[in-house]
Amino acid sequence: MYKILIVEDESIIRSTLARLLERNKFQTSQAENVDQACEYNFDDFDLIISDVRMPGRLGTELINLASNTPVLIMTSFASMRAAIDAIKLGAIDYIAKPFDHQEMIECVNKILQDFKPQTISESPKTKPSPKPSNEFNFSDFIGSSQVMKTFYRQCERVAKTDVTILITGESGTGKELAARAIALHSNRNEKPFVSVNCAAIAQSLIESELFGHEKGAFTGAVNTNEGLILAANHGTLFLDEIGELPLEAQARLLRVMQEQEIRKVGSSISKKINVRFLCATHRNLKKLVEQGLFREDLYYRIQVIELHLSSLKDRGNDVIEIAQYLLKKHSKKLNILVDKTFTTDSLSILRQYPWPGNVRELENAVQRSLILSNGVNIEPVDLGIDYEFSELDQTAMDTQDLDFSEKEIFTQYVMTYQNNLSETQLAQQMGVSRKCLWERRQRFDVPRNKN
Ligand SMILES: Nc1ncnc2c1ncn2[C@@H]1O[C@H](COP(=O)(O)OP(=O)(O)OP(=O)(O)O)[C@@H](O)[C@H]1O
Repeated sequence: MYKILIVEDESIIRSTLARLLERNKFQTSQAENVDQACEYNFDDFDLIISDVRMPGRLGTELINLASNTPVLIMTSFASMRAAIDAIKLGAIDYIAKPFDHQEMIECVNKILQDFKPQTISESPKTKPSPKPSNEFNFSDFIGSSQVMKTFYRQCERVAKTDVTILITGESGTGKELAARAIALHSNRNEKPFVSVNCAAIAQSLIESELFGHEKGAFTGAVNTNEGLILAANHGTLFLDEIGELPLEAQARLLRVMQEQEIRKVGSSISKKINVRFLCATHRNLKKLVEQGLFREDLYYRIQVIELHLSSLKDRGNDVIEIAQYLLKKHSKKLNILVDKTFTTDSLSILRQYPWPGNVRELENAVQRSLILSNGVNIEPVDLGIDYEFSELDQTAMDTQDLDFSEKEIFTQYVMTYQNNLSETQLAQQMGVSRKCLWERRQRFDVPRNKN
């Protein structure tokens, strides 16, 4: 039987909720505030349902205090703001008070189903609702770590709204995949999804590419161009690497977002549009704002909701799940007829390696191993990962700050090889994209050797 801890200062709400849950075959415990809740062992519970504002500490503090147990937040301020804040802090979901009894039970069942899929059917009454309306099928995303489950849930909550979302995370963590999944589960799923990589378009062309231009607007504008924003009309525009957008284009984009109106370069006529914006960046936009490289007003406009994708190394066993999935996927694609498997040593290396290029780097390694391995077994050597690299990192991980060890290893690796390799070769040898290598150079302050 599932155990649920209710943390609520208003005794009527607390006892009503307890009765409702118990009628549905859940076992409950109650606490009046966060301090009282802390007297319990959180690991004994399958779910915590907590109010936010209570005497003493905020209910959202439980999200960190009970790191292994999902926390469902109840907020009497049905405002989006309080809910967003709770979700940002890592709450599994939120529910507005006064809550509808049916909605509460469905929500609880859904959370428990996601966290304990193998036992949800223990009691017929606790079966999740068969209603698919708010099911978020994230089938392209592999990984069942708690951080990813929380991420899926957050995506589910925001997909149907029209708010602008900022997706953050290192290169290769799946930001574009997330944007596509959100668009797919939005009410605009039948309309265009346009993806623009702001880092890949020359700065001189970015305005005309995004906003369009009239014929003759500038030298070389031989034809009228409708622009990518208009191409996404009624649908979704995904602005990847928005931190790379030049300041002038940022000002123009802000106007478009605020007014939902667009004016082509060289035109005096504005046109009404209806576009939902999803943005992504691997950069710290707040820092860019402080440095005067990103407009503060645009920053606040796009980070209405911020969803963060964890680095692969912080997702525990997801790396193995994803590797096995990619092995199947690419075996099929490469038409490999035998069922290849990772040896125990390979699995151990997959788990230890810090994956600076995240899932993209893992995908490269899996593809390479399928091609290089002889027979059914995929040995460590086939993965093309530098073992010393991974062993060194493991030792470092055991003893010191992770970021520091990663920086040290990256710097050492680049310094050793960069004199004899081009950037492309160096990236290939590390099993990451050139973009990822460039980002790491920036992050760890390891500039290119100009010679
Ligand atoms: N959880 C996951 N499960 C399976 N495949 C994944 C997962 N996350 C990412 N991928 C795959 O990894 C690759 C990189 O993902 P994606 O392009 O979405 O990352 P990104 O964060 O947008 O990277 P960048 O910032 O470099 O553009 C894609 O092929 C994507 O399908």
